[in-house]
Formats: sequence, structure tokens, C-alpha cells
Amino acid sequence: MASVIQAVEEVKRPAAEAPQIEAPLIEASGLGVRRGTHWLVRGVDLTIRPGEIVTLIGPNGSGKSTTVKALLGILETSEGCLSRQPGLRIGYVPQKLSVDQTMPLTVRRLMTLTGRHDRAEIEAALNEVAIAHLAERPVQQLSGGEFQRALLARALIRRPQLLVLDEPVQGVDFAGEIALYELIHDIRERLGCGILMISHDLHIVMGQTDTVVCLNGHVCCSGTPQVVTASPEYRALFGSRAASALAIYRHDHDHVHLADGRVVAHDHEHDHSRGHKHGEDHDAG
Ligand SMILES: Nc1ncnc2c1ncn2[C@@H]1O[C@H](COP(=O)(O)OP(=O)(O)OP(=O)(O)O)[C@@H](O)[C@H]1O
Repeated sequence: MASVIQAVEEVKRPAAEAPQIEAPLIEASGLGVRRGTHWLVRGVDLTIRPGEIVTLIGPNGSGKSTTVKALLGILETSEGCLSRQPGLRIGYVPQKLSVDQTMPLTVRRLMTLTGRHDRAEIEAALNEVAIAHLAERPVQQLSGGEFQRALLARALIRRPQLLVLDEPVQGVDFAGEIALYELIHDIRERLGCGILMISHDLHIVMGQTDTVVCLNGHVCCSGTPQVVTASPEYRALFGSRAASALAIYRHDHDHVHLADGRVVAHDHEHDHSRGHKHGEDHDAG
């Protein structure tokens, strides 16, 4: 009887109190890109909401970059549905950015190559990634990690609603990798932007992501890291690397972030649907 009353009260509860799931920034369904008779990638279903980190993983040539470019509208899609929030502000950190070794280019100047920004905006973006002290340094003299931070700052200066990172830790040593992923996580917390990332670092991906999409020319499996690491497709694709990533990963959902910014306690036994963030608990190594 008590449960019936409880159920009725749940129904009566005003809609405003129900958890709000924010509208997607980008939503793709059955997306495919073909060149000639060859499908580069096919059957991609993917949604990115504000404040959500979605990571694409997969072997070389599995269609990760193609998928990102199609989602951003850089590449024309051949089939499927794709919608982006109108006027969506995107900050993009490319896989590679080659800088002429002889060209004098300071970090400050790098920040203005793709748009006009005043001093305060540049300072704020550099502060965001903790390299304000390097503003006058030629970019050729930066370490791998510092250069990646400078690229991140350049993407953040536009106050993006969606940050897109194509392998953000390239040229960075292991300690620097961890620091960068922590920074990306912090940026999501501070700015509330959605993050779409390509990564090969399975261990870190599994700890720092809300949703993992595993590609191999098509979506092999997708969902929370917990769901993906348990899937046979993922294990078949990554073999022993998959097993070790699974071994260090322990996912501990203990709260949800509602669309209005509130954080509420959450049961462990909840469904892993979209629209929430999570707390994680990782065992080292
Ligand atoms: N313009 C193109 N024309 C024909 N084939 C292409 C084109 N661009 C990419 N490909 C092919 O499409 C497939 C997917 O490429 P993509 O760059 O998306 O893979 P990826 O998963 O990002 O790889 P990596 O991890 O090596 O960066 C590859 O087989 C690639 O050779």
C-alpha cells in the first residue's frame, strides 16, 4: 500500500522538480561517411549534452577523426541524421598543428591567430590552463604539455559550449598526460561545456569519461565506461590492453548533476542513461 501512495505522490510531484536533462549539443543517428564506394565509417549513433564528456576510442583507421569531422560539419555525411544546436560555439584542438620553427610566434600571438581577443580574454584563457606565465614565450620553446595547454587555451578563448579534442595528450609524458586529463575534467566542471574527445589512453579514458563510443568502422559498443569495458566487442578489439584498463577502473556513481547545477545523491543501482555526470573512484595502477 505504501508503495502505491508513494507512486501516486511521485506522479503528483510538479514537473519543475523532476530532473531536467538538457537538450543535446549534437545528436547523430545512423551517421555514415562514404568516399566513392568505400565507407569510412557507418552507423554512428552519438549524443553529446552540455557538461558531458564523450570519448571516441578505436584502432588506427577505425573512423574516429572522420566521425568528429562529420559531427562538426567539416566533412559531408553520406547517410543518417545529424543535428547541432543552432549557433553552437565549438572550440577545436586539432590532432596536429605544425608551427614553422623560424617564425617568431609567442603564446600570446598564437591566441590571436584565429580571432581578435583583448588582453584580458587572453590572460583569462591562459590562466584557465595554468600557463599565464608563458604568454611571451615563443611556442617553439614550449614543452609538449605546455604546447597542448596553449592549444587548449586557444580553443577556450571562444567560451565554447562544446570542446573538441583530437588526441589531446600527444607529445606529453605520462605525468603530463594525467595532469592534462585532470585539467580537461576541471574545465568541464568549471565551464559546464560538453567535451568530445578522441583518445588512445584506455586507462585514463575509462576514468575520465561519461560515455565511451568504441569505433571500428562502425560503433562496436558504446555507453558508460562500465558498460563498454564489460562488452565482448571492446575486449575483442583491445585484447590485453582492455583487460588492464578494466582492472584499474572502478566506477562509483554516487551523485548526479542536474541541469540547473544541483548535485543530488544517487543510488548505485541506477540506469546509465544520459544527462548525468558522475564521481569516480580509481585505483592507481
Ligand atoms: N579522404 C579520404 N578518402 C578516402 N579514405 C579516407 C579519407 N580520409 C580517411 N580515409 C580512410 O578512412 C578510414 C578512417 O580514417 P580516420 O582518420 O577517421 O581514422 P582514425 O580512427 O581517426 O585513425 P587514427 O587513429 O589513425 O588517427 C581510414 O581507413 C582512412 O584511410
